[in-house]
Amino acid sequence: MSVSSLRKVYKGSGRSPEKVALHDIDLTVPRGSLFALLGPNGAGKSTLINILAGLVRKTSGQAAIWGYDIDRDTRMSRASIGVVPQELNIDPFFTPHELLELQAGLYGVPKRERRTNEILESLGLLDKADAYTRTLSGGMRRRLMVAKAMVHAPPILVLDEPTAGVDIELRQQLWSQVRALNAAGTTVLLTTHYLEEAEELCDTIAIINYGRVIACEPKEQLLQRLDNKELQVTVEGDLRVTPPELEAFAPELAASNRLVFRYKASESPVAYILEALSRAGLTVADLRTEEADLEDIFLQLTSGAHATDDSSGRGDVGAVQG
Ligand SMILES: Nc1ncnc2c1ncn2[C@@H]1O[C@H](COP(=O)(O)OP(=O)(O)OP(=O)(O)O)[C@@H](O)[C@H]1O
Repeated sequence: MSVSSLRKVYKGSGRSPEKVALHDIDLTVPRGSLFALLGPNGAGKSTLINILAGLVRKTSGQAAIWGYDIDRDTRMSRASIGVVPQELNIDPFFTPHELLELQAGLYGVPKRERRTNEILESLGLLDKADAYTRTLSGGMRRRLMVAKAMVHAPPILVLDEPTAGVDIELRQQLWSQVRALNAAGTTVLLTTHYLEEAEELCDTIAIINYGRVIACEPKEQLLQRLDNKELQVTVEGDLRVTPPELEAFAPELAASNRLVFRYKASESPVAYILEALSRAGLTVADLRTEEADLEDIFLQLTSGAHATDDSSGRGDVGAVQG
């Protein structure tokens, strides 16, 4: 799936000014990936996926799904994508089986090609196939939404904030279903404002902020961008000043028995630090290292963007949770 120079301007009305939700963005979601579109509220994530889903009209630029241009090959591009919206809008008086059959009908899937039971099974819902939807738990309803998006066997599944407001246990459950769908060959694009979700679940991460893509790369590569590491050393006894043997490493004396060394991971100085500690006659009681995580990267990439680019007052970077 790819977009290029994709722009969306929402027209102003009354006293609200027009809003540029996407500033000519370029983005490619590789086939087979489990891709996170990460960004704070108001960043433009829903706008982007609603354009792909055919629910919002782009202002300019191109978008292609599974290689099909959304303007020229509308039918094929729609057939190639399944979208799971944020809201749980399921008719409570149908059973899961009936709902999937109805949805398949809407997509024109011939009866003999329908895979209703197979889909219900893959999402752990087969034993609820004939239960009224109103009797299903919140987690089951979420999975039913995913099942609905799969009836026309789209190669790409898009999930808009799949775990917003979902409890931790349910989140884990949903993650493993999404992983399984991806392992079975479905390309998955999900939007999230949970850093943890992108870090745990996805192999590729794009960060979007104020309608601009500010990073897009494999997760490991993104995490390596910040080369910073930290070594915290707790020593036996009390220190009043940094011993001269350690000065070259410029540690912070964080407590009377704790030194914090900050260094570039690529420089691997730990052996030298330990040697210097021993030369200084210090006995190490405890050691801990910390690496930069996605939150550090996110903050580094988004810092400064706030004042210059937002006219809506939304999109608070602080809304991102680690
Ligand atoms: N129909 C609309 N009319 C005017 N402005 C809109 C409309 N929909 C969205 N916007 C604005 O466009 C910007 C991007 O919104 P969008 O919903 O795409 O962000 P998001 O990243 O999906 O955020 P959220 O997580 O809150 O859904 C926001 O500033 C939003 O206020």
